[in-house]
Amino acid sequence: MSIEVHHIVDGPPGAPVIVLSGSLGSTLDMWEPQVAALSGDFQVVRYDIRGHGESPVPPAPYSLADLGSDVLTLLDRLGVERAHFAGLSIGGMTGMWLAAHASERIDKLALLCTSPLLGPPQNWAQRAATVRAGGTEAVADAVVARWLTADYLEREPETVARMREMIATTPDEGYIGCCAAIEHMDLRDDLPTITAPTLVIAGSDDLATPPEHAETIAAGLSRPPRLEVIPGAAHLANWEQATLVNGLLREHFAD
Ligand SMILES: O=C(O)CC1=CCC(=O)O1
Repeated sequence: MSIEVHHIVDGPPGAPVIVLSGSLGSTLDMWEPQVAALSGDFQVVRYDIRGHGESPVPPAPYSLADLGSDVLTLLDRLGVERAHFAGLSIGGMTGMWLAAHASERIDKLALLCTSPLLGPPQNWAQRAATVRAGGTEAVADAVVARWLTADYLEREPETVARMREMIATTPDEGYIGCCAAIEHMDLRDDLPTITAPTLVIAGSDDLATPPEHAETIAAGLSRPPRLEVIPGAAHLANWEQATLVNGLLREHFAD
């Protein structure tokens, strides 16, 4: 069943809407570098995925259908018939689910640092077990080290500490619930049914969803997408290479 997620809207009322959906262990703050770049021409809707940030924390497990239905409920609450959607990682998985299962609500799609099948499944069960035992604090160092390049980790310790805090303060139950959604996800058969014009972005140094996963998405879509591999970016390409990513998003979502 869907829930009402915490969200923030920036940008002029009546402008085309872009919904931004983030990574496992993040809050809507991960989209900070996109707000100023997009909110002049678009209404930018950022939200905390279920079990994260200030959104409610239903009991785990969650499914991608749950995560997608939360977005449809959000659009209904905002009175938005159709929106563009940009999602990173589990946010991108949610975007693929929406574009396949609720195509009438999704205009253009941007899929960042994501995958249609992120195995092996036992890794996600193991990660959930680690969080069950030690809380999100127990995975925060490893996850933040995948979010950003080694160079950035060394250069920007204060920002890295902030990002780590985002992970470590994610509710355990919410994190575990989303691990289950990824564990049981296989979107490969959905890809050919997606008709939305799609931009696929990968980070050159992303160890979590390497560029080959973006290539799998591109090969599976029946409508050829634009595929871009961003240099000098790990998993949070939107953060570390914000100027490049913002340019691509602006171009893609422009009429
Ligand atoms: O936490 C990670 O390892 C990276 C990741 C995979 C799916 C997601 O949302 O984040």
